[in-house]
Amino acid sequence: MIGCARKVSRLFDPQSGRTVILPLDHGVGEGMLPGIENIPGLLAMIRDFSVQGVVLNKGPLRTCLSEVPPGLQVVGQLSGGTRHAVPPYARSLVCSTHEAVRLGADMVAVQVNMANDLEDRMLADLGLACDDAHNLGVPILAIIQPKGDRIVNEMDPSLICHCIRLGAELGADLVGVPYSGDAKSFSRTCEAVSPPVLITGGPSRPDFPSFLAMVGQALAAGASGTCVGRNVLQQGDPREALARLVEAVHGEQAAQAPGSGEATPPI
Ligand SMILES: O=C[C@H](O)COP(=O)(O)O
Repeated sequence: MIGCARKVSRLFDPQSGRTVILPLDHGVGEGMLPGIENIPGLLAMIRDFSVQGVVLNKGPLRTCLSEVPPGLQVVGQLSGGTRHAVPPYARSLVCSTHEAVRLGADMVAVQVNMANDLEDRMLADLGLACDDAHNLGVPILAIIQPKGDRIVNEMDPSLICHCIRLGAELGADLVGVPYSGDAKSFSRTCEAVSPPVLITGGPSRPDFPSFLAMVGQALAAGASGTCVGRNVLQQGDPREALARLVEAVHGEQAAQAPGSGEATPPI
């Protein structure tokens, strides 16, 4: 598994030791989501920033790979589900690890919504995808959140800690979860598991400064970076928002570093 660890390390900026991953995979779930319609345009925009990875579905993987800045890691999204599904938290495997790798992905991602009536299938999908990814020597990012009819508080710290632990227990190389806001339980869990923990964003919030403050608190509590899309790309000025997110994650000098996407030395 040392090969996977080396590939995971390419996702982290050598100076800050953190990562900014930009998901561009919303078209399956949301259709023509404002701010995320033009994937080639967004891939061109991120050349100017210290972004370490992008998440793409298999269609854009096939058609847009040549436009991904050199040095960026490409994460193939294996899960899909639309907001019109019944129930809307359903996710299925819609791409195999083999196909994502064949199309050029450096690693893969699976989404799991836990604590609901479809949990058994989504867990089975995650377990299978972890096995397939590791059989092919590629890392896997598990994006896990509590979501379902019986969930009272999706940010319940014990549920978020459970999501982190769940991803680690099933063998994910990276785990993405929402930040619970409870630094003590979050940091204890980050310390207890082997995979780096990334913060996911969710639907765009109106108050970007408070979103950035949340990211800062999560990083201070042990998060290793972000996997945030809508909260950046749906801001009035996405370039400015991305610059500020990069600054929050990597520090001021990296906020706007032309060509920095190409500077990450491959291992
Ligand atoms: O694959 C990851 C998700 O699409 C995250 O994106 P988001 O930050 O817009 O929730």
